[in-house]
Amino acid sequence: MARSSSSSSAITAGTIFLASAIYFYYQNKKKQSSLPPRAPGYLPVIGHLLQLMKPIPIQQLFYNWSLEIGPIYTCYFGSQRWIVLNSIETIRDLIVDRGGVYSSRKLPDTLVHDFMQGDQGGGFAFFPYGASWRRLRRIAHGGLIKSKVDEYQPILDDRRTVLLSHLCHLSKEKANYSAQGVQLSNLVEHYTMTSILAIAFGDMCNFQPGDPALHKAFALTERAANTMSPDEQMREFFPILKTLWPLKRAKYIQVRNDVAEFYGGLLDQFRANMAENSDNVPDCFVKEVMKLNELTDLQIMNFVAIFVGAGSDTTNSTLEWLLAYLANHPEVQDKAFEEIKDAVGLGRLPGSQDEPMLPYVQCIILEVLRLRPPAPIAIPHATSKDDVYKQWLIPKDTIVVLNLFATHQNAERFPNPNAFQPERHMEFVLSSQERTVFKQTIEDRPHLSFSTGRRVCVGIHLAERTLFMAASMLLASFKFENVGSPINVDIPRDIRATTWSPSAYSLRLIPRHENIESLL
Ligand code: HEM
Repeated sequence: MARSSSSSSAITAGTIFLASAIYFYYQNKKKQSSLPPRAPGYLPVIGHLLQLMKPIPIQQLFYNWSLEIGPIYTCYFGSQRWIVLNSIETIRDLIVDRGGVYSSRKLPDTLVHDFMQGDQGGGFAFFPYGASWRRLRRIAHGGLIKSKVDEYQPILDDRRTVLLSHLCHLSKEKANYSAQGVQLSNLVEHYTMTSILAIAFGDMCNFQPGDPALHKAFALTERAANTMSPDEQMREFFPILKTLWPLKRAKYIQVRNDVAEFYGGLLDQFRANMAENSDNVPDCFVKEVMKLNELTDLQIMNFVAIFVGAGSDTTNSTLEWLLAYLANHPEVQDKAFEEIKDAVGLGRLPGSQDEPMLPYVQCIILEVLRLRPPAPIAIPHATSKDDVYKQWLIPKDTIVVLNLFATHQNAERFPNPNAFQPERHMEFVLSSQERTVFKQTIEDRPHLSFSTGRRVCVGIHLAERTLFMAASMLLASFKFENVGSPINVDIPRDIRATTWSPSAYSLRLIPRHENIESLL
């Protein structure tokens, strides 16, 4: 009896699934005539889902399609329709010039409501375009503008010194002088994670590697990212699944409670430090937003959780790619070292004030961001109303994806686009220094890795400073040598990840001179 009732519910479920699949198929077919062209490899019902199984990163797949059918096209994942933009022109026309229409979001409920608690929660990175997003974004922007990052500079100086000290120890390990070499990824990850936590809460977050609090921060960030796991995506692609297999919301609520416990604990400690002697608490983001008195504790905690989520993996992967490209290009390292030696000398590390005197170091960072944009398809945008672009109708609530990676592959703008050639940005760097007003068109920029338009990365100044501080110290202090054949920079560690990093690699760290430890 039990068996027959379960088989009849399976038949009912199957029928509903099929009926809804057929419905979406005909809906899509009807609309397709007015939408941008359809990407190759479409199948009824599942759309382009099978294409995602190909063993290449999604940004490469999207770029390959753009070579076949042009810079803007439509693809389908189940019932979800995505319009993908692959060129500077389409991104400028829609994301910049029509920002009022193309700056919304349409992300899974699990992320927006269960995990981030919607409007109350402060997770503005996931908010649709509108008043709530604007208010919170303004507050975040106010605490992360360039002049604020200048105020937080002592925190970054300290974090960098700690990284250098760890590298000095590592360089003395036996493995560093053997065929085995050493891996730097943990130390780089420690630098980026503690930099963001310390920018948020000040020096009370100067956790040492191995500190359980740090492990917790990493684990929570990973669990938070999993609120958008492939299972979750499937529910978005086939909404009928939400009815057939209702979600175990408890899982998401548990992540949110654990985030609240961890960041709430830090916030309590921060308040206690402020009450004891606020002058002893260094300038940092939370101190800044508390002065405004506009955010609830929940919003402050979620701001920090978002900064860690959006800022740690991205900065980390940029530094991992940077080290890989440097190890493969000793001539680039030598040129940068000579620049630093001439402009700054070897008696101290380059500081942020030295940046204008180190254009080649700047070019190296720009070239890594161009070749390996850490978030290659950004965070998906969505339209907030119907729009007509050229001959196409782009309906309200369509997901619009910016393929930043593709814009960096344009051979007219970047001849030999896959080659690591930092000097290609020299003209841009030198001319930016001459400009008194920071005004660039989207076409002038050496890369779009921080995206553009109203949703442009709000942490851009902090990210650029964190990268410059690390890169200039690394180049001034060490030579990075391959342990055998060049590091493979073509195969990322995880092709399905939303931020991509190189596969694990080892190298050798050779101190540039005898006085490095005196810089600590
Ligand atoms: C190399 C480092 C970084 C890169 C390449 C990067 C890149 C990006 C990209 C591509 C987006 C999506 C923009 C869009 O939707 O069009 C984004 C959004 C965002 N980023 Fe970053 N990011 C970096 C570091 C940071 C840091 C350090 C923080 C904070 C401290 C941060 C905070 C955010 C936030 C909050 C958003 C959402 C903005 C919104 O929806 O209004 N990012 N970032």
